[in-house]
Amino acid sequence: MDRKYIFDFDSTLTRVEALDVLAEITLKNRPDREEVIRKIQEITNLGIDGDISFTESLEQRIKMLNAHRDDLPELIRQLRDKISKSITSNKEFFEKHADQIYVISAGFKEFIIPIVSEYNIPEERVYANTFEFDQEGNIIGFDASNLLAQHNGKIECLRSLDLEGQLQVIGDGYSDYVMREAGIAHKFFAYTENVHRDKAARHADHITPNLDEFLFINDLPRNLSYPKNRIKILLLENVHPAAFENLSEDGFTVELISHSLPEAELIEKIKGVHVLGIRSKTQVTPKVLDAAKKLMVVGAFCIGTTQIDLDYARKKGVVVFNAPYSNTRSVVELALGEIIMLMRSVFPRSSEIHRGIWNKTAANSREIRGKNLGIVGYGNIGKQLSVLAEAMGMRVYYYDIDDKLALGNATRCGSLEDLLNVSDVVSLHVDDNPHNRNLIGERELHQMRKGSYLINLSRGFVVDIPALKAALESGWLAGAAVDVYPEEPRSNGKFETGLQGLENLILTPHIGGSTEEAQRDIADFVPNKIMDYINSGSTVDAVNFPNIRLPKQQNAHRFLHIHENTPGIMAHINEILAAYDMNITGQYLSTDSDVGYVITDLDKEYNKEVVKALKAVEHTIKFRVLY
Ligand SMILES: NC(=O)c1ccc[n+]([C@@H]2O[C@H](COP(=O)([O-])OP(=O)(O)OC[C@H]3O[C@@H](n4cnc5c(N)ncnc54)[C@H](O)[C@@H]3O)[C@@H](O)[C@H]2O)c1
Ligand SMILES: O=C(O)CC[C@@H](O)C(=O)O
Repeated sequence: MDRKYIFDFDSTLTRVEALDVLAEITLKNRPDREEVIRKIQEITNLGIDGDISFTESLEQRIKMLNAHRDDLPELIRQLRDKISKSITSNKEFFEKHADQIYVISAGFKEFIIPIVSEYNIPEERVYANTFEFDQEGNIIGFDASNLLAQHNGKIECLRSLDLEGQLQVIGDGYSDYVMREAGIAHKFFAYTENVHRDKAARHADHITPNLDEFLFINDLPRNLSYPKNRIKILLLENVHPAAFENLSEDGFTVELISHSLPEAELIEKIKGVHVLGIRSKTQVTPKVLDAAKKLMVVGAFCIGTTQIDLDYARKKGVVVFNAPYSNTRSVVELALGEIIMLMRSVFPRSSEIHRGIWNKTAANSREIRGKNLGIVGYGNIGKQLSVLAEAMGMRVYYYDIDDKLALGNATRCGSLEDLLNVSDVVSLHVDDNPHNRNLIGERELHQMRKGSYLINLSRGFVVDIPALKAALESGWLAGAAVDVYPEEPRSNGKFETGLQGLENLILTPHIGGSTEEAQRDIADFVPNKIMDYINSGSTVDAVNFPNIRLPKQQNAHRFLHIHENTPGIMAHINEILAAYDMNITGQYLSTDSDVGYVITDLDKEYNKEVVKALKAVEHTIKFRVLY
């Protein structure tokens, strides 16, 4: 079909309104600068939305600008850096369709032409206003006879061009829409990459959050095979708002829900979701994964991943990432604080005084200096606790099922029993492997010293709760701190545990990793992994998937193929690529016992049939054309 594409300039091809930028330049040294700029922006918006006549808006702004011809090179320099992101990444479209592209703008040719000429749009297809200068070069007005200086000038301008074919207008403002309303253009695309104007969006045939979406709808050549705004991300469990910002800024469509969802609700919700973000409460079960036909990635915004069926996810081609270190320090600081609070009996003294009892006593109050700390699980958290506790004067013992290098003066114990026998305080930091269920039961509690303390900030199921209760009630243990429970609620509210009401027992609601710092760090770490995978195919640090680190390619196509790891499958894939005469510029393969992940970079236009053929390869789990 013969089509013509009519682009607006300000806030469409560029991220800004050029006259606002000019104002920033010309008013740089004025004390009332902020106020004048605000006023100019207000007038710009009134003009764009059609609330005052365009000529009036232009006249008022030019007067306030106080600009000179010499300001224009700086304006052009700044505009070059402010081309809309998806316009820059789709330069190829402008090159290939140059003959069909027009710019109709109420801006000024003096700055539009130098910018769009770099996108292959020649001067003769730019329709815009021109400035009027006085003899000293001051900008004193504009050519008022130009159609584009007048109210609804875009309509008259487009009419006068008398173009053939289907005319599609792409712009952010109501003044772009009116060309469609007047029946001269056939379609209006409200362009919202830089600004969302309700009035334009309400009337649009399509809302297009970026050029990728526009090109996708029209099946035109584009940088991304699938626009990012079509990728839906669901973030559960109150993840830090920065995660939402990071992912939305990259162009994805993100929905936030503050709590976790039970299986049945998640099964419904996940049907159209491509990326799921969770913390420790959401169970990603086989049933959920079966319903998640579009799911590509699960991001665990925490350390633990046993809430996700990792094996099943891998078999479904769903990659899982977590944040292995972001909250390590937060857990360690809480553990240290609790060791001190327990050994000084701070909580009993505090609750007494809340009840009006003054009980100044040194009974059951000891320093941590010189005491034995036993760390079970000498991983990221265990090791960091070892260093800090030793710095505070404790003697550190540790036990781990794996061989672990002792840090500082820590002493390795050959068995859990040895560690329990020797410790004044035992702190649990084992991973969330189901084999660790009831690792500390009645027998182990009695292997601990009488009058010692237990801290559990790992997982609730690691400690047998009735046995712990009995050990505290009998006085065998002098105190404990518990942050995690075998059953935890999905959202904040009522909670019951058999441990409530016991003396010198600190209970916290799974907040070991809940600090501003940790959550902020996770909100960068996990979205970066998600974006790397979606944008480039990289699976570095995935917890359930063959790891591949990839360079981003320019001027190439990238195919991602996830398949069951069966003999001959790679040969089959490459036979298909050869049959379609594809030139492979790079191929990366990583496999584990079940799954193979191969990425192929190709250097030329491809026949769409090759995609069908690759998808049809037996044992294919997922296939994606990245760009
Ligand atoms: N309370 C919270 O908010 C919070 C925050 C972060 C992490 N965690 C939990 O803390 C735990 C530790 O986290 P990490 O980052 O240090 O994990 P990690 O994987 O780095 O370390 C765990 C260590 O435990 C060892 N281990 C496993 N089973 C063991 C056993 N039976 N006996 C002895 N050693 C054993 C492993 O070999 C490993 O060295 C995890 O369970 C994690 O989910 C809780
Ligand atoms: O913050 C959470 O929801 C979980 C914290 C912790 O248990 C983890 O696994 O990182």
